[in-house]
Amino acid sequence: MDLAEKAAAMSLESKPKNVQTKREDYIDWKEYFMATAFLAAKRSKDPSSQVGACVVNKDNKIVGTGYNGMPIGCSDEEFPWGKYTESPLDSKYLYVCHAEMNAILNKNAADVKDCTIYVGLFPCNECAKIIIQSGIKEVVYLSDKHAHKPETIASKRMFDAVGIKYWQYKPKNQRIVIDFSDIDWNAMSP
Ligand SMILES: Nc1ccn([C@H]2C[C@H](O)[C@@H](COP(=O)(O)O)O2)c(=O)n1
Ligand SMILES: [Zn+2]
Repeated sequence: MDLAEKAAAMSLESKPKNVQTKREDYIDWKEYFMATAFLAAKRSKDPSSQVGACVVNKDNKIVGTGYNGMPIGCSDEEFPWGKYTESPLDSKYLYVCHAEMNAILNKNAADVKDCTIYVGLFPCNECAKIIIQSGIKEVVYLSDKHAHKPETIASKRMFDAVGIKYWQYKPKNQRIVIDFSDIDWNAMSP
């Protein structure tokens, strides 16, 4: 063993044993915020589309979440959830509050200026107006399945006019599993 090899061996010996390194399969911020939007969507009573939204400030703090649902006080049992009805008064569309609107109104901060909104579906024109008026500066969406509809085209026209950045989130993982037994398997037993 030459001098350099001896020095290297000694430095290895002096290192503490059993040092753990950080886990590498944690979710990143964007995954966390989009997943939070999707978790909020699980609260929706809409039988056909469950949409969630999550508003995040510049410090990566969540300042509001929301999902599509009936206005407070308008019973989920009494108001309609249908889509194709003879009278528009009998379908959900005239009543339901969109996820984006709820996330913004549910804010737990003074305002949502310069925030980013994560949302499952590209915002409609009505939500686009609320997003603009609230001072949100960025929209991250997962699906743009209504891209051809006038509502979506109008939203993009408004976002472009005011310089709101919007981009599609491409998930790294199709699924993020929440397993309550992760922290303690025993806590699951009766
Ligand atoms: N960006 C969006 C788009 C739609 N929603 C809500 C509004 C309705 O509850 C539902 C759409 O119903 P569908 O026509 O797919 O049966 O999603 C929203 O909250 N945010
Ligand atoms: Zn909307």
